[in-house]
Amino acid sequence: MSYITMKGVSYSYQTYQKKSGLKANLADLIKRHYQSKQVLDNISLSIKQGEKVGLLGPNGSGKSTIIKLLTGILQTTSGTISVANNTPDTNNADFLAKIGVVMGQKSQLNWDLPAADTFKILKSIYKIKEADYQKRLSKYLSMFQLEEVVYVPVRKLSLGERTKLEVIAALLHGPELLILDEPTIGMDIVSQHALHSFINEINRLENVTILLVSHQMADIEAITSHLLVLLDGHITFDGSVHQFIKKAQLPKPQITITHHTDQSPIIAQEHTQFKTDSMQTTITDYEDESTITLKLKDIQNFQIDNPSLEDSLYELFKKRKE
Ligand SMILES: Nc1ncnc2c1ncn2[C@@H]1O[C@H](COP(=O)(O)OP(=O)(O)OP(=O)(O)O)[C@@H](O)[C@H]1O
Repeated sequence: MSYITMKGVSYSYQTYQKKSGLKANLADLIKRHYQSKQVLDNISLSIKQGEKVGLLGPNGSGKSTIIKLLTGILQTTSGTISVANNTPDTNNADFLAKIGVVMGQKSQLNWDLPAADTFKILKSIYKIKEADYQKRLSKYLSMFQLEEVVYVPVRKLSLGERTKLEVIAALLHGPELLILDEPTIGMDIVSQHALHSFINEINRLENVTILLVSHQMADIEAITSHLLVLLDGHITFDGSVHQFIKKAQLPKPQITITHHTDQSPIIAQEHTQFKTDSMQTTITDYEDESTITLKLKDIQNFQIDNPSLEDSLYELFKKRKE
């Protein structure tokens, strides 16, 4: 059964066109000119409970707008949205209790207070039971190894520590859905890995549905299994990462063999083309039924370069700009 459903959703922003010059400013006071900009056009999608979904798209494609619609900050121009059997609404406390949001660019932790103090405020806002609060807090702090830094004012912490505490803040009330918008911006690779494992673990242990928006392919590849690609206000792809790479029809994986001598280690081949240059042989073309027989003793290294998610996205976004 679907946990998040968007049916025929469109969204347009209304922007006020301010002209320059005194005369135009005075005219604006009498009659304002608005322009409508359609950002989402007839979007339909479905996400199951417990899924880990990545939302990808170039800058300005409408990812944050989708998140604002799913959390009830914005209302659709047309179409319907259901999240956990609710129409998203920021005035509905029961709905808000079901979601947790982490915005990489915005903080819900008070800069001057230790995170422990903000957590107590959140406990009271969300009316979290003492036992649940203590259980979740100690579990999450220990998973991230943040037991000590939680008592240090947030402004003194590293970006990685702050982001991890932001994720804990979003999970303290036990949401069913965790939305992460660019969570790893500026984080080093060790902190990124810690965040990936934490999110995967929370999903595995508590079946929290994950919706991740990120330009970092490492985040998408480490966390998500279901990919949505947004382009020019439309969902242009809805499926697995593997299917997306396959659909992009990139060149075949390149196979390179490095050998100990100038002599190629290929002793037999069928339906294959290759070239040998000094101590390296590259398979330049092959079919599904191609075979090669290699003299293993002569091989120093055998490398297969598969097309990556990043390559596939680059091809898609590049075509759009052309
Ligand atoms: N409040 C607003 N008023 C008018 N236009 C807006 C408003 N907010 C966003 N837009 C426009 O809507 C489009 C989509 O913006 P949105 O922030 O959803 O994109 P995004 O995919 O999240 O981009 P990014 O990857 O850069 O964060 C952009 O062209 C943006 O200029």
